[in-house]
Amino acid sequence: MEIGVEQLTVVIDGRTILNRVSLACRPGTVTALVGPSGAGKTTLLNVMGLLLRPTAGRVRVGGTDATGWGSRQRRRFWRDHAAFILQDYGVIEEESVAFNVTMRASLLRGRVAGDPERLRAVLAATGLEGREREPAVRLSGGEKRRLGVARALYKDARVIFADEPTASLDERNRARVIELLVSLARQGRTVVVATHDEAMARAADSLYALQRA
Ligand SMILES: Nc1ncnc2c1ncn2[C@@H]1O[C@H](COP(=O)(O)OP(=O)(O)OP(=O)(O)O)[C@@H](O)[C@H]1O
Repeated sequence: MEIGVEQLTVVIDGRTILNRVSLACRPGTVTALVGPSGAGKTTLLNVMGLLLRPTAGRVRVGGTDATGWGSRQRRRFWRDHAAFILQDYGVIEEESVAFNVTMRASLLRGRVAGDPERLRAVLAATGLEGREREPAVRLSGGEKRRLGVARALYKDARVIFADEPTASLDERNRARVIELLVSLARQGRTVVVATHDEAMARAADSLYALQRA
């Protein structure tokens, strides 16, 4: 599923954060959004994930103009097609690792649900094996980040939006997360990453450099 923006402008409180940005993120590739702190990487990622409405310009999802989508259409996109790895982790701290990974199924049932085999596989892939029952609050920052990656892997989404997915990780886990994101792209998914990490940027198929406005 291709995610594209055309002539995208975002103005917040009278300040232009993004000015006529156009880019297309294609299935089967990793696109890295790079640039200095405050350049608007997170803002662009949020607009592409339909979390934030642009001031002007268009957002395209799979060739359809999604700029004017209402909450029903956006919710359907988030539910069925998108996975987010967020900078503030986006975990429910009082719930277990297993609950957080299988979030959707577990929220629906009010207890840990989903496919245990798949859960084990994604925890192994993210170095969280054996941690299923631990409350997320007990994880370190880097472990929470990997939990976010595990959740995105578990969801099997067509589009993955990742905001600084390798921040606060040690070398080994950083390499592991980069490899996982690249392999998700190789499976035909669209991966969009906002990053300061040079190794992450080098692993991407295309780079989009933002400047501070
Ligand atoms: N909701 C908001 N209200 C006011 N200003 C905002 C808001 N969201 C973003 N900004 C401003 O927009 C600019 C870009 O922020 P953004 O987080 O997108 O940058 P970034 O490139 O991701 O930065 P970093 O690398 O530090 O995460 C910043 O100057 C920020 O202060």
